[in-house]
Amino acid sequence: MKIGCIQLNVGFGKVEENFARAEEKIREAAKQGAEIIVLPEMWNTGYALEKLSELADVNGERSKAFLSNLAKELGVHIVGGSVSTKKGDKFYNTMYTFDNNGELVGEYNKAHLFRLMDEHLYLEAGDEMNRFALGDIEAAGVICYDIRFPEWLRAHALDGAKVLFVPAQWPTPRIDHWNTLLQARAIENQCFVIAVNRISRKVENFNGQSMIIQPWGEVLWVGAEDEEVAVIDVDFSIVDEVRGRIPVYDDRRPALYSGVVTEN
Ligand SMILES: NC(=O)CCC(=O)C(=O)O
Repeated sequence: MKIGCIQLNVGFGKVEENFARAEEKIREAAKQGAEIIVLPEMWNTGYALEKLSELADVNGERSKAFLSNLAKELGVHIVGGSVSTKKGDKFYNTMYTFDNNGELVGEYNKAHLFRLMDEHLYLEAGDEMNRFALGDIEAAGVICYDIRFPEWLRAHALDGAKVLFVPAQWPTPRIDHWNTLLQARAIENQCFVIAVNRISRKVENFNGQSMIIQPWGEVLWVGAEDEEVAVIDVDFSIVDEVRGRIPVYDDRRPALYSGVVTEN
């Protein structure tokens, strides 16, 4: 299966520019043969949180129509990164996923809000999981900071996900955490992790390094430190073989773990 990862250079608050750029890159990935295309986090507005009342996509209508139409026209699955949305009087960081018929298969509001980037001051957290299938591929999607919560990704893996998609805006100063956490999530859940970070060349400090990690922990691909459309071949069938090699799911002892979890 060919995965198209789009390391987009997201313009701060530049919605029109971002839509045009995303469309150009999605078309480019499809032209290169991508069957699943993945975008980064908050690609419509960037982190222009103070301007959300002006810029956020009301009920995600524009983003949904955009992603659905392209998925259908190009015959590709699109894991639509995430976009800032307004639902009722609240704002969210929302991930939409469309299959290659243009059908919405996943809608997810980021569950863990990242205080260092002020998300908690502007956004509402979601509390639903994000499990979906793309054809016969059992998958799930979480967003950026969510990867610091292993129990959240484990919940999706226990629910059957074999591929975890992670759109992100992960800044350069913590890129070592990004590398390590993504690899850990792949190894512990024995699943593919496909993580797409944004890029920026100006004030904001994002250097890409998107990653595809295999269920045994091998890094299959790392993105360049520049805007990039990369199409990478992956073999999802190895998940079952890896899970058979070390039967972590059979060896889990959930009865032990519930006793050690403490509330703060
Ligand atoms: N956009 C995000 O959620 C950033 C998360 C991050 O940078 C981290 O260190 O965690």
